[in-house]
Amino acid sequence: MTRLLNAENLRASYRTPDGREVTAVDDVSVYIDEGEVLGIAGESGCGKSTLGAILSLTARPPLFVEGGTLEIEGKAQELGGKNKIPRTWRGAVVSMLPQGAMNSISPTMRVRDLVFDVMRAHDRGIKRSEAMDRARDRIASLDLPVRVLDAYPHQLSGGMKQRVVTVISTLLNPRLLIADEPTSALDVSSQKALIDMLLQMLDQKIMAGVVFVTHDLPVLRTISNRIAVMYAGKIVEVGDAEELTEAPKHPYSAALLNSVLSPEPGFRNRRVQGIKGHPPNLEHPPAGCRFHPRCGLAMDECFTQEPPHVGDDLRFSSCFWTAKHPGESVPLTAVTTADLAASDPLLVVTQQGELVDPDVDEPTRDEEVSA
Ligand SMILES: Nc1ncnc2c1ncn2[C@@H]1O[C@H](COP(=O)(O)OP(=O)(O)OP(=O)(O)O)[C@@H](O)[C@H]1O
Repeated sequence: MTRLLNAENLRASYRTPDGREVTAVDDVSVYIDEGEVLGIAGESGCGKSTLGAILSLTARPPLFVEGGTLEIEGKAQELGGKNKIPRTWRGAVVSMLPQGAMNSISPTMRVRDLVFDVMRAHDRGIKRSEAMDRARDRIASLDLPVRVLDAYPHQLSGGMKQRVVTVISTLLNPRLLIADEPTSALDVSSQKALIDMLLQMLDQKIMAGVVFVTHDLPVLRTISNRIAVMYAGKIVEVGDAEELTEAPKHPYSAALLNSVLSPEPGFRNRRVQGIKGHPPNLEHPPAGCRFHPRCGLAMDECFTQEPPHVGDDLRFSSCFWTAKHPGESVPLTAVTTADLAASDPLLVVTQQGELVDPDVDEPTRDEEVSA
């Protein structure tokens, strides 16, 4: 496998107007091989988008990258401080597909104007006709209707808008595409169409790798080769997508899996339990393991000491429980029962994908009518 990106010791903080500092990515290292999709999972506020911004070199104040190294196809770049990123890296080497991109575009711009703007930002001399030819060929090669070029954003469905934005973000054939929650606002069939298109683009070598950011583990399991789970600004577990979702080694990954609502085979009929509490405020993260206040398996050392890194780059979990249980995956029931407050309902996903509480009898037709 050829290494496409190697990112080491990334650290970035937001500086608030009143001078506070929130470290949203804290000493994170990840790599991605050529042809690979790396999924980044975690709840809202865990630092996924911030990591995406660092990797795509799109961090802007109030976010400041404080340090780390990015190596893409053997070319290394120090981040933070006075280090200057080569202009050519943005868009051409790494490209960002940001959350809700198409919704922030002026409604008076047609898709073709957007295409021209993106291409011209990287090549001042490009002619409109050249840019259009390139876009037309690309759109056709991905089996999309070429007439989308003449459309205004509001004339496209949500799914088509997202596919078009993806095509535009990759017109410069970036080596790496960072896609931040690209499917979260889409219905299931549009999600599938976008995922199929991304895989087709990888196949056609339009880009060489994708970092796919989402809180949606079933989506990640479908598209990713490997998954990195983030919690409170750190990566807590990395592994092969299937292995990690079937046999998580970190209690947070297990808790995330337990909070998933999905009718997919691997997830069906699990007892669904939201994770109690919230990710911490990153201005003052908890001491020791950052997940310990919410963890059903926390031990004394988790309260005070940094968890050990157990495993290798390919498969690791940063956790005392993992260290004490080599080769074992986290028992999902242990995480759930420890997390349960007496009043929390236990829910089950039925074969039809509906969420039901098995302890509550379905109301009879008569009760429904009288209620
Ligand atoms: N402008 C900001 N100023 C201060 N703190 C911020 C700012 N933007 C984000 N943060 C903090 O940085 C942390 C990480 O945010 P980030 O958006 O990267 O998380 P995320 O996992 O991508 O969540 P989401 O899925 O909601 O985007 C959060 O704790 C958040 O409160």
